[in-house]
Amino acid sequence: MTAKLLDGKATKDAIFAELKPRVAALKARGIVPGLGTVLVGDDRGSHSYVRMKHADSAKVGVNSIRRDLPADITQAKLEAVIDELNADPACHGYIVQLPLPRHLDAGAVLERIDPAKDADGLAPVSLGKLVLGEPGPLPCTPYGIIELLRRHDIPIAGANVTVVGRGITVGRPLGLLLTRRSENATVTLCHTGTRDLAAEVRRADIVVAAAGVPGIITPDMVKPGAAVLDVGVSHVDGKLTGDLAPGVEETAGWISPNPGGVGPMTRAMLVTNVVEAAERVRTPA
Ligand SMILES: Nc1nc(=O)c2c([nH]1)NC[C@@H]1CN(c3ccc(C(=O)N[C@@H](CCC(=O)O)C(=O)O)cc3)C=[N+]21
Repeated sequence: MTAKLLDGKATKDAIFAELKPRVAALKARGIVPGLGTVLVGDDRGSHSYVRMKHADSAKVGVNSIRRDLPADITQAKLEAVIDELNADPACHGYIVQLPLPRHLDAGAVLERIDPAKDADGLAPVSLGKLVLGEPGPLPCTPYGIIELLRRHDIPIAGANVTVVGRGITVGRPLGLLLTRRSENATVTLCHTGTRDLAAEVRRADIVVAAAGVPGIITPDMVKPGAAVLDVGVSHVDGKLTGDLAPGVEETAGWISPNPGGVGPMTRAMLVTNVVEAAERVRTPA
């Protein structure tokens, strides 16, 4: 078997095409959705991600608000920028690009984001709403994974899903999303303490590999026909490397490649969160 492609790039383009008329409708009401980014320091990867996010915004007609800050900025000055974006009516949602330099308290920064403007869905209030099942912005990568499956008609309800990795941006919130009544998956969340990873992966109809360990998912672990999504990001000899070992595409029924899979979907859901935040703005009748 050769796996069919879960094409994140094409799916992102489809989502953008759906967002465009919604942005136009907002503009007719005098609202231009604005996406803010806060970037600290000069990490090359972070710069490139932020650049892609602003290019996406431009494509959909969303305004960009960009705050690039020096690597040695103080916590107080960074928090002043957060307060400024919280107060700026042109900014409907924003993200603080992670990771932050080590001298900064990322937790305190995330807690300071106005929950109504949390485009990442990673602030404590948003994660709390996810646990409670209350409406709120959804974490972009897990949200993107679900949209990617849904738009390829891969059944989620009743499926056995094995998630490898319990990180705050992917594994942990993905487990919460998939076990909502609206998704109804049975989730196994694996991590470094998992005794028999191969056995857990082998039972899965859907495997989400988000460990950040190159090649951790090998072909023998995958149930024939399963959907396997590669979310791992590692750099081996300067090259972006995912969590799938070569050959998985021979066993799997569906593969989301990396790059070209969940990465573009993460960006599509970020813009979606901002458009949705702008749609919640009340205008006088
Ligand atoms: N507050 C915050 N929110 C984030 O969402 C966030 C973050 N911090 N820090 C870093 C990670 C990483 N991340 C990616 C998003 C898109 C691609 C993406 O679109 N990649 C393309 C191109 C990859 C390439 O060629 O470099 C692809 O997969 O095809 C990758 C990585 C968001 N992150």
